[in-house]
Amino acid sequence: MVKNIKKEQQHIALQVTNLSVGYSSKKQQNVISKDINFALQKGELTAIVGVNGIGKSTLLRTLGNVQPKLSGTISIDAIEINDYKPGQLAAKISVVLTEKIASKNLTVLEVIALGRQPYTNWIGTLTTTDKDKITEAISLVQIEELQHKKCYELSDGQLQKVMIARALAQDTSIILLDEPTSHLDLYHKATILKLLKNIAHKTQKTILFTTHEIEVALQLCDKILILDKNESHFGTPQNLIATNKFDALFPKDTIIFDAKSASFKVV
Ligand SMILES: Nc1ncnc2c1ncn2[C@@H]1O[C@H](COP(=O)(O)OP(=O)(O)OP(=O)(O)O)[C@@H](O)[C@H]1O
Repeated sequence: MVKNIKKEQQHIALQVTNLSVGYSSKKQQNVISKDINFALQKGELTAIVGVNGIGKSTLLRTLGNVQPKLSGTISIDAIEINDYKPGQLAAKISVVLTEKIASKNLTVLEVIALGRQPYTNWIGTLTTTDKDKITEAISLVQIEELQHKKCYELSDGQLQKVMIARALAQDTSIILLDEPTSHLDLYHKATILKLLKNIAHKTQKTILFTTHEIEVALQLCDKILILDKNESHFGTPQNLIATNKFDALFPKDTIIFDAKSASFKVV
């Protein structure tokens, strides 16, 4: 038993303990979600789910060090994120946020090459290793035929893939994505999530993303974090279903969770 626990700890990529996230001004602190605890293993795909405005994006941005935490600890490979230098952190964790690409005038290849910025010199010269990582990322996401197109020529789904490829080119052990499947139809949602799962399992990267697609996440993710204001729940889909953790997600007079089919029904 002790041996197993030690083995699990060795494989922890990201650990979150008693974390509170939110916004603070000089006058007051606005806690959005507190007492968040979970540990992500290497090679796992995890979804953060929860109702609108509960703090999924706030949590993701906090984990990616885009905004400060209010309290608690976030550790990557057993080291507190505040103890990393910015360059070191960029080589450990990549963040794909919902904002659209700043310049759609760039080609797909140029956008993906930006993922190599933490490693290149100040004029951004790409080494053979950089070029290999870019080619590998393009091949993993299977967008070879898009690489010379301008980003404004792409559909939303194709753009989502490009952003995933950019994070892969950054070659970090942890990838955080904010709603990578928003605006996509069910087929493309499932395709992107299957792709993320394959990448996590094949490359041993730890991938964490926010989503409203709970039913798809239940089918494809290794773990799920159900975010709530005061008490969040983390575990395998099977465990969370068996312990009725989805029952209280939405008001029962409108939506109930059917454990048998692992799906939500409108009352
Ligand atoms: N920059 C900000 N300053 C202050 N409050 C903010 C800021 N950004 C978001 N919030 C607030 O934080 C809360 C959580 O927002 P967040 O976007 O993290 O939720 P979410 O779960 O991702 O929502 P959704 O599912 O609708 O995308 C909301 O009440 C929102 O108004």
